[in-house]
Amino acid sequence: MYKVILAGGMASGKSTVSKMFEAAGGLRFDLDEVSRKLLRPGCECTYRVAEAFGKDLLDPDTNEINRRELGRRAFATSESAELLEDLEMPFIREYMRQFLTKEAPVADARFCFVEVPLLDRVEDLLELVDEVVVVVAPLELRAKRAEQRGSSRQEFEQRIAHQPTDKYLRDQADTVFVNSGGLDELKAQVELWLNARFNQHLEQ
Ligand SMILES: CC(C)(COP(=O)(O)OP(=O)(O)OC[C@H]1O[C@@H](n2cnc3c(N)ncnc32)[C@H](O)[C@@H]1O)[C@@H](O)C(=O)NCCC(=O)NCCS
Ligand SMILES: Nc1ncnc2c1ncn2[C@@H]1O[C@H](COP(=O)(O)OP(=O)(O)OP(=O)(O)O)[C@@H](O)[C@H]1O
Repeated sequence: MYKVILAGGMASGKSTVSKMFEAAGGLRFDLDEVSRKLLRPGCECTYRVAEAFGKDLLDPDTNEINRRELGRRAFATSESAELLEDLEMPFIREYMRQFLTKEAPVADARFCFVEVPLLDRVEDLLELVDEVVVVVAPLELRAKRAEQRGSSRQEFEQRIAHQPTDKYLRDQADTVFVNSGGLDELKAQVELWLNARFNQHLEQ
């Protein structure tokens, strides 16, 4: 199984590339999705996070955690952002390792990829993959795309302050997709990549 890490900062275009990879037969594993699973009602991590950031974050009827408010509290200072990561990252890393070493090798797919927002936190796991692909785009454009998707400028700034820079991502990358134009331009880069690796084309 050919294993890929797909990395990029907030609103760079990872999920957009992911959809194209999936359409071409790639098996996806998304670390943001793992963090959503970790914070489901009744999970150990949810309980620990509520202990640390306030039990009022839990809905008294459903035990659902208020993610938006948690995000506000967590990204308010560097210390609180680090605290949230300390609670979630060990689980996230373990799920990623498990996927790459146990699930991916026996999966029925052309290739597999892990969508990673914070590449520096899993740097030691890069040895488990064949290729690192990163998606980059100018910061202003990303801020605009994030805003169109419902994040405020402040939320964008607070999150990217804790994310690796594009320089770091480019230094780690085997392949860089530059998402500074339209979707067709991004698609053309993905097409070239698929073609070179698997002699594969995206369906029109
Ligand atoms: C704080 C939480 C609850 C906010 O949830 P919400 O649904 O509002 O946002 P979502 O998860 O969709 O993320 C929005 C954007 O923030 C980015 N982001 C998430 N966590 C972090 C972080 N610790 N540092 C920087 N950026 C982050 C995401 O990659 C994405 O670009 C959630 O992001 C979370 O649990 N984060 C901590 C887990 C983590 O570090 N995940 C990254 C996986 S490597
Ligand atoms: N080339 C493009 N042209 C126009 N819109 C785009 C382009 N690429 C991505 N977008 C839009 O920008 C937003 C962010 O893209 P996407 O969700 O793929 O980024 P992401 O890196 O997965 O973000 P996050 O990790 O923050 O969830 C989405 O609404 C997406 O539809």
